Amino acid sequence: MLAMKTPEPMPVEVSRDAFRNAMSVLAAAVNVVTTDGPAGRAGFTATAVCSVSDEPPSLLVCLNRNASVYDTFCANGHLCVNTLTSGQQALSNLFGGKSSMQERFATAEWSTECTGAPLLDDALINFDCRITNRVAAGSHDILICEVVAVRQQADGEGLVYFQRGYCNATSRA
Ligand SMILES: NC(=O)C1=CN([C@@H]2O[C@H](COP(=O)(O)OP(=O)(O)OC[C@H]3O[C@@H](n4cnc5c(N)ncnc54)[C@H](O)[C@@H]3O)[C@@H](O)[C@H]2O)C=CC1
Ligand SMILES: Cc1cc2nc3c(=O)[nH]c(=O)nc-3n(C[C@H](O)[C@H](O)[C@H](O)COP(=O)(O)O)c2cc1C
Repeated sequence: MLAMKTPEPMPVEVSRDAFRNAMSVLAAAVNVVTTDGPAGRAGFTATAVCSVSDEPPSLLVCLNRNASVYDTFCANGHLCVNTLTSGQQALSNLFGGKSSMQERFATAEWSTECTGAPLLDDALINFDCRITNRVAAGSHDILICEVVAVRQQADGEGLVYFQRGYCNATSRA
């Protein structure tokens, strides 16, 4: 009779650094996510954005609960995902840094559509959204967002974050 071999124990923990190093090679589009309303205007840079469903059209944004903008997004209840072009690295650094909201918004042109969230002029695309659900997951909240308007303006190269730096996404020839 064959003896059953005891399986090797599975590794139980991946360190924060190991996880971040691994995540650094998942290339991602760069977005500036904005809101405005009774709680005020706010925005931050986000790569943790992805499509959820097309009926209803919806996407998700992962927002750190310790971010300075967290309360403002929750209170306003709507947001715009502004996907950046290759020429907008400086804006990504500004909205991903520690500057005031006034400084973040001062260097670009904005308009509004349905929700009142600021749409970045010259973005690759703008998704104007209502936040329909919030799910806590570790340090972040997953914001489930129904897309109520889409505005496509620029026909340029996309901005991609990869290995802790920026590269350009060009259209196929
Ligand atoms: N999802 C997030 O909250 C992200 C936060 N960041 C923040 O931007 C700064 C610079 O980031 P990097 O230059 O890429 O170097 P890094 O070593 O801090 O991050 C490498 C990768 O790990 C992931 N990551 C980083 N922080 C995370 C977090 N708190 N929760 C979940 N995933 C996270 C992202 O995919 C990131 O590209 C850091 O302060 C980082 O926390 C950057 C990317 C995503
Ligand atoms: C390239 C890049 C991507 C980021 N992606 C996210 C993200 O998906 N979710 C998030 O909560 N923070 C993300 N951040 C961090 C926020 O942009 C950052 O916490 C915020 O703008 C500055 O923090 P503060 O407003 O709390 O001072 C990212 C930062 C960078 C530079």
